[in-house]
Amino acid sequence: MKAKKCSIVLDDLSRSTGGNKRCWTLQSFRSGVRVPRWVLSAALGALLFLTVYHLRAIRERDRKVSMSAHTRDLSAKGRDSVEARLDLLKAAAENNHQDEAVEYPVKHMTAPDKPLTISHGSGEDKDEDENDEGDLVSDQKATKLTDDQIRMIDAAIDDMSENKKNLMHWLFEKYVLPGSPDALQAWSPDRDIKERPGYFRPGNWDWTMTKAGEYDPNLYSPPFGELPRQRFPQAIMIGSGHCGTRALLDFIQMHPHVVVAHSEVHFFDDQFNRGMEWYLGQMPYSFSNQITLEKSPSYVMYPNAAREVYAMNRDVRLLMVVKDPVVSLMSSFSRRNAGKKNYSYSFLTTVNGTTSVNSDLYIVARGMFFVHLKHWLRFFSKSQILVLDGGALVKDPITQIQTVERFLGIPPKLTSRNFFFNQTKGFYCMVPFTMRAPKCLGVNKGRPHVPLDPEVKTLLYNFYKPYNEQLFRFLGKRFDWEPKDTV
Ligand SMILES: Nc1ncnc2c1ncn2[C@@H]1O[C@H](COP(=O)(O)OS(=O)(=O)O)[C@@H](OP(=O)(O)O)[C@H]1O
Repeated sequence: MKAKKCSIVLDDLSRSTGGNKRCWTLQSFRSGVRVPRWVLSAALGALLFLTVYHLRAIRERDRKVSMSAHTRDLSAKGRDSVEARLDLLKAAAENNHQDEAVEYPVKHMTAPDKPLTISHGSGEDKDEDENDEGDLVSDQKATKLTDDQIRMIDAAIDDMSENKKNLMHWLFEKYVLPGSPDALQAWSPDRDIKERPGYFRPGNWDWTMTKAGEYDPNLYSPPFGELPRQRFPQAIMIGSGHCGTRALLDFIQMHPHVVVAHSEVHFFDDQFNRGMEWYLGQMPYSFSNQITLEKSPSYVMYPNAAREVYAMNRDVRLLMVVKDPVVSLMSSFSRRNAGKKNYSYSFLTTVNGTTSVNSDLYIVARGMFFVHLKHWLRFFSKSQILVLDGGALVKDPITQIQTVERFLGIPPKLTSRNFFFNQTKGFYCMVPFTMRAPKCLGVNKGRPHVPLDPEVKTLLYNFYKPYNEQLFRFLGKRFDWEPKDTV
């Protein structure tokens, strides 16, 4: 027997059965219009979706209302209301760790004169390229809040707009409360240092939030209502070691639109088997109007790295600092032989009585810049790669950094005001927008080089000349890499 076609008869009151099928019917109209069952299912589905959506919207509205009630409560009770403050902190913290963008106070915030107990470390850097540990907050010492601190926080809070208050509360909880002896006692030394209360590392969530809060709003404001998150780099400094990469990284990270990975990640040359998620985890937190930059100066020497970077982001911008290769080689050689009275030129090799430069050595091959760059040009266009002369970076950092700003497509912000020449160090140092003290590169950068015998110098310059010429032809310009008296 042929089964009855299943449909809805709008003027039939009964639930009818036909063959082995069961069909629902509705009584609404007299017309007897037939509505297929899938239409009814779709309508029910849409109704369900709208209901859930509406309920979520109500919940979200309530959450925001309760946040502002907390803020009002705080203002009403004034500075003595520790309880109200803690409530707000908790609410802010809970809301903060959600992925969604919350109505968060980032639009008009500026730093109070004294930003709580947050410290970024001061004076000269450690050699960040070799030491990967982050700076710690407050000297790592647990201190109970003093009356002065409380007064300072309250004064800062009183002095702020509603939006800024939320941020300060959050900072208070993040940096001041965790520094209390109780919180520190609860932390066990077996745990990852990064989980330690008060741990504060450039580039992490807290750092990015704090730094954003310290800029003058005319200089930088994160997009309203946005929270920072980790992103794959849009720019990578792929080379070259001992050419001034740290200087370039530190200089450009003064720019509020740039956030940099704290240490060299070496993902594409060394850590690739850890996977992309791990790589993402190494990236600093950023807002969407910032560029994430990573520097691992040996990438350039790994052809596979070019392919993998391309697979990650074919629009990535690549920065490469090069330098007179003899000077760069001597930088590396001098660091290895620092303090030694006797050293041999290990980058030379003698075969059958003839001495030549050993191009099999990493420190020698590194200076054959165009040999490495060629691999990257298989994947990236010339316009995606900015090659800078590290010598020019030493002499005139401002011009070089402004070139980088244009290359990265970020607004011009860095000026001569951000640099000063330090006579003692013999190099330019930085005056970041957000720091209270100027900052020079670490003691490992800019050290005197060991002397070089004239014949060896000639050998080296002759060796590198053809590679240099290749690079100059490609760039369409020359760098001042003629033999120098001191290298
Ligand atoms: N402003 C400023 N201050 C200090 N040092 C500066 C600066 N600008 C460039 N340089 C030069 O940077 C050289 C070190 O290069 P890198 O940072 O690429 O080296 S590393 O491979 O990351 O270790 C380093 O080489 P050495 O002089 O041999 O130490 C410096 O010449």
